Amino acid sequence: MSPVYLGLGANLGDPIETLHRAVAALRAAPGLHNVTCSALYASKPMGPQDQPDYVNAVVRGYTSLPPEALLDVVQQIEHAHGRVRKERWGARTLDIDILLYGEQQIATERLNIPHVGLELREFVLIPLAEIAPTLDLPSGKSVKSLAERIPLNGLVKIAP
Ligand SMILES: CC1(C)Nc2nc(N)[nH]c(=O)c2N=C1O
Repeated sequence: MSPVYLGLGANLGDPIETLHRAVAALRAAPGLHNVTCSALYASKPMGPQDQPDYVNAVVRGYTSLPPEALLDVVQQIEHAHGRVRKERWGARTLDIDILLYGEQQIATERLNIPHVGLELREFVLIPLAEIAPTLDLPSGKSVKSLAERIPLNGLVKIAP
């Protein structure tokens, strides 16, 4: 079983309810075990500012699914929550990104793991450090040190 970390984000509809339902769906997903979720965080949009603030969280699970099969599970959950990706960096009902898959470094048509934005996004690093404070990234950097240095940009914890 590999530990996998997923980044959840939503800023349309009822983002808090959406994230709760997405975590419940991940917990029920075949092939994903011992799912743990960070607190929920409110964050300012990265990218175009003419969109609502986001609600973000990070989930850890354990899986024997190959990365592409895990992606299929994640994309099914996104679509079940009306995942409509209009413009590239626009508002969305639900985004689930695979941030980490064990120590693996994967670059295919469908998958880039570790997620490219991982080390630059407070709305990923802070919830990730909350649930995995001793984790080192495949790059060798420690999540804790990255989280201590990243500007918070107004990020606030909104729910345990
Ligand atoms: C549009 C872009 C880059 N901005 C975001 N900004 C925030 N704060 N949270 C996100 O989850 C998020 N997701 C995105 O995809």
